[in-house]
Amino acid sequence: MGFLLARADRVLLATGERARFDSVAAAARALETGATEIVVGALPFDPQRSAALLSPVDFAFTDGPWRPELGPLPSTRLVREIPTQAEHVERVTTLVKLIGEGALHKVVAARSVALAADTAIDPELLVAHLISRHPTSNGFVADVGSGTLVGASPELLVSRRGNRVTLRPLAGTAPRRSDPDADRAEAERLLASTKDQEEHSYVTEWIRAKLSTVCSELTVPSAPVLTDTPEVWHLATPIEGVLADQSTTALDVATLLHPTPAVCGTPTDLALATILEREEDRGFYGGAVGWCDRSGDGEWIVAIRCAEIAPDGRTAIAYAGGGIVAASDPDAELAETSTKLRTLLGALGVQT
Ligand SMILES: C=C(O[C@H]1C=CC=C(C(=O)O)[C@@H]1O)C(=O)O
Repeated sequence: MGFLLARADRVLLATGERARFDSVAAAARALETGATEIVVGALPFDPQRSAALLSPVDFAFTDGPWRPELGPLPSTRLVREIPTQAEHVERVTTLVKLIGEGALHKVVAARSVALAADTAIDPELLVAHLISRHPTSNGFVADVGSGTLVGASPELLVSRRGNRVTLRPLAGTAPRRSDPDADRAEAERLLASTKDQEEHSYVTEWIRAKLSTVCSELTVPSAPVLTDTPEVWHLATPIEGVLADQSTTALDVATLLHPTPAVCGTPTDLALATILEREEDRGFYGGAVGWCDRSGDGEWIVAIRCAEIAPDGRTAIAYAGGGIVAASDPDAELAETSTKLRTLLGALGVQT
C-alpha cells in the first residue's frame, strides 16, 4: 500500500507512485504546475531532513469510518528499549534542570521500543486494528522510504477546506482509569493542573502567532477542553481560521506550523537543537502525515502514537514522548510515555 489516511468521516487511499519528492518545495511546485493532482506522504520530525512525499498513480476518497476485516496480527515482542527506562528518567531530570536555567521553557522528551514479529506485520492490518480500538483517532500508513509509518493519532495539525483552516492541537496528558470515578478524577485533575495548562499554552500560543501571519480571522479559545483515547485524557484546543490569501495551501500551513511545541518545545529552535543533540533519531515520529491537492485543500495529522515498520515487516520501532516543563516529574513522564506506547503495543498484543 502506498498511503492511507483513515479519519472518522473520510478515508483517503492512494496507490502507486508517479513521482517522489524529498522536499516540500518540490512537492509544492508539482502541485502548482499541475504535474500532480495530489501529494500524499510524510514530513520528518526534523524539518531539515528529507520529506517522504509522492504523487500517486491512483487515489480515492471514501466516506469514513474505515471498517476493514480484522485478521490476526503476528505474535510480536518487545526486544529493546531506546533509551532504557532509567536513562529516560535521567534525561528528563536533566531537561527539567535545563528548563530551570531559564532559556528553555518546554521540550518534548521521547523514547522508543524495538519490536520483533514472528512473521511480517501487514501495515494495513495493523492500522485496521488500531482504528477499531481508537475509532476517533486518525489512522495512517505512509511509505517513508526507510520503512512504513503506521499509527493512530488523535492530533490534527491542520485541515484546510477552501479558505477555512481547522486545527486541534493536544498537550497535557493523564492516564485513563478502569474505575469510572477514578477516571473522572484524573480528567478533572488534568483540566485543573497549572503544569498541564502551561504545557498546553505553549502550543496554542505558537499556533496563534504562526497562523496570524496567514489568517485574516482566527478563533483560539482561551481555555482547552478535555478529549480522550482509550489510554489517555488530553487537553485539546479546537482552533479555526480564515486564510487571508486563497493561495495558501494545506501543505504551506503544515510546514509553517511544524514542529509545534506539542512535539518539539519552546522556544522552538532551542528545543529542536536540544532534542537533536540528546535523543536518538526520531525519523518521521513527531512529523506529520497527510495530503494536499491542487486546489490547496488537505489534511495533516501529527505523527504520534505510531511505529515505523522495517521493509522486511518483521521489526518495528514504536515511539512516544511527552512535554517537559519546569514542574514535570521524571517518573510520571516515564509512565506517560509507557501509557502512550500502549496504543501500538496493545494493538500488537505486546506484553510489557
Ligand atoms: C508527543 C506525543 O504526544 C503529544 C500529544 C498530546 C499530548 C502530549 C503531552 O501531554 O506531552 C504531547 O504533546 C506522543 O504521543 O508521542
